[in-house]
Amino acid sequence: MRIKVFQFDVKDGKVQENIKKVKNMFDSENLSETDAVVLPEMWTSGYDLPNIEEYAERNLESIFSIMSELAKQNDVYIIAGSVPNIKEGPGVYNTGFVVDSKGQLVHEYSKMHLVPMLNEPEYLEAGNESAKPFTLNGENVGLAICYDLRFPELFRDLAMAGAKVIFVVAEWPIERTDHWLTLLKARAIESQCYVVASNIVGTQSNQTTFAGHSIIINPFGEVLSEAPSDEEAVISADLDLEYIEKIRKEIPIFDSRRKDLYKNL
Ligand SMILES: O=C(O)CCC(=O)C(=O)O
Repeated sequence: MRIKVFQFDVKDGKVQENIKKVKNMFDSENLSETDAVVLPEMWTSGYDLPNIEEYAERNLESIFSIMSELAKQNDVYIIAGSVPNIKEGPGVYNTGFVVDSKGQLVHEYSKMHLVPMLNEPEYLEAGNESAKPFTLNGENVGLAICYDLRFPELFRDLAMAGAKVIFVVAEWPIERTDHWLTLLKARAIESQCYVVASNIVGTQSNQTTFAGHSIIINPFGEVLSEAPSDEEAVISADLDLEYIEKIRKEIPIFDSRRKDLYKNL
């Protein structure tokens, strides 16, 4: 499975500019051998939360059509990061979605853990549905959004449901770069699956600078590809999904678990 991860500077409040940037990135990349392209979190609007309703999609409508066209034109899946999205009823969700290479919506997930450090609970609604795997060219994979990375339960849940690759889409701040890299590696090692993460770069109006370091990590915790902290970049890797079984045989943590003794989970 060949994956490309887009890392770029998201301009908060500049939806059209951000969409244009992503279209240009698709135009400049040769995607003929690529299975999926990964975009970051809240990449249309950035973190202009006080005005987030203004930028929000209505059931993903317009951004879905744009992603659908790009997916068909390039014959790739798009893990389309996340965008602000109004569903039924009031409130804006941080909704991730995935479009297959025929342009169909194959997965939707609204961030279940809202991040207090960026005031998300004040402005956004938390998703209330479990993160379920979806299929990418016949393989089970999963999606998590930024602060979700701090919750190993979610990753274990996806891995136990069969996810072989977990995509993490993020706007992770630079001051916690160390947590970003450490937790991504830990999630790959403990879930024994590939972790593919897209983050952004640049500084937004709330004075938050973002960490970059988009990264692709294998089930042994080795880095296959990593972007710099302060530059736009496209990284890629070929994921050998059979390697997962090899690692799970060598270090059989799923067989060694003692569910009977974990009383507080
Ligand atoms: O957990 C963190 O340190 C950052 C989380 C975050 O930036 C987000 O969820 O958007």
